[in-house]
Amino acid sequence: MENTVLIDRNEALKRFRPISGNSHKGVQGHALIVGGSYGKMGSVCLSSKACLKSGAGLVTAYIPKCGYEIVQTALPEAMVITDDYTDHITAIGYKIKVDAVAIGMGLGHHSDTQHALYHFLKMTAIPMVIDADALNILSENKSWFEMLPNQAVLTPHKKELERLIGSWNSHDEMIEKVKAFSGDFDVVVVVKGAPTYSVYLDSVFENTTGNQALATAGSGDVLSGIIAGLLSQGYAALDAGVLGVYLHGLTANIAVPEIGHHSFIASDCINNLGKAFLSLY
Ligand SMILES: NC(=O)C1=CN([C@@H]2O[C@H](COP(=O)(O)OP(=O)(O)OC[C@H]3O[C@@H](n4cnc5c(N)ncnc54)[C@H](OP(=O)(O)O)[C@@H]3O)[C@@H](O)[C@H]2O)[C@@H](O)CC1
Ligand SMILES: Nc1ncnc2c1ncn2[C@@H]1O[C@H](COP(=O)(O)OP(=O)(O)O)[C@@H](O)[C@H]1O
Ligand SMILES: [Mg+2]
Repeated sequence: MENTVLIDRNEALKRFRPISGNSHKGVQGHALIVGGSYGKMGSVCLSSKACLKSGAGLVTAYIPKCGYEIVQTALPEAMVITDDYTDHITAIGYKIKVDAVAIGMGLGHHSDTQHALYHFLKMTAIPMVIDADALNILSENKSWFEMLPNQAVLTPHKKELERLIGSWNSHDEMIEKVKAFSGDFDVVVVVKGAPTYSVYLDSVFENTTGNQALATAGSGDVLSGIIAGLLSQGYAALDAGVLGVYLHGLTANIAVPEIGHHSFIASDCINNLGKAFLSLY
């Protein structure tokens, strides 16, 4: 499509910033990962770990009580704040200062959780990744789009996108609808698929990394954590989206010669993030 920028290594390099030698965790950014519900706590573990492995200095997971031991055990590097309720999130309150948020992974769509998302969006204007069930809740409450923070990064797969903007008849029509949505609400839309397109206003960026190994549970949860990690370090929303998608895809390109398409799982995506970052030096 005309005016689409292909995101290859050169384009990724234009956006990538190495970490300076005198950095410390306090300046690397604090990311909050909000998600999880009974049976879906793995999504928060994956997202939080990917966020830490993308350079965030601190990561706190905001989760329902049932996930406390799960997240603390799976990921000792992360801190945890629990909701008052056991199985799902009912209010999103915290006293810490955070630099970026990723919200929605495994969240579910209980009416209490919808209420919590409403108040969170109303009160929160920091860099934000909105994924999975947070997108689905927004789709059920389209008047809430107005509350989206400027330059929030939305990461829908095609079904989630259809719930947000309605259906399309061709690829070009989909892109035009996404551009219009981005302009209406000043958001970056990462349309996940093969390939993934990142859209902001009239600009479209087509990713060149990734393969079918990523067609596995939780790989999108990993992507939202990577983007939140970059946002927490001060990357601009579009750069975080474009670079995050590039690195996420690259993990699969790196891993597949050794592990193959069938056996790659979302944790392998995380395990290869280090090599993906190193390829940019
Ligand atoms: N370990 C954990 O804790 C995990 C927790 N997870 C959490 O689970 C929650 C539900 O997330 P979800 O994406 O599975 O549900 P949902 O939005 O209804 O989509 C399902 C339907 O949409 C379609 N579809 C899906 N992908 C598509 C694509 N790429 N391209 C096109 N279509 C696609 C497909 O529909 P079909 O094509 O069959 O019509 C499919 O049936 C969410 O909170 C997530 O974070 C998961 O991340 C897994 C690991
Ligand atoms: N065939 C494929 N080729 C390239 N990337 C893919 C392919 N299938 C899935 N992906 C990527 O994997 C991720 C899947 O995200 P998502 O559907 O949200 O998964 P989940 O909700 O299980 O975490 C997206 O980044 C998508 O682009
Ligand atoms: Mg998903």
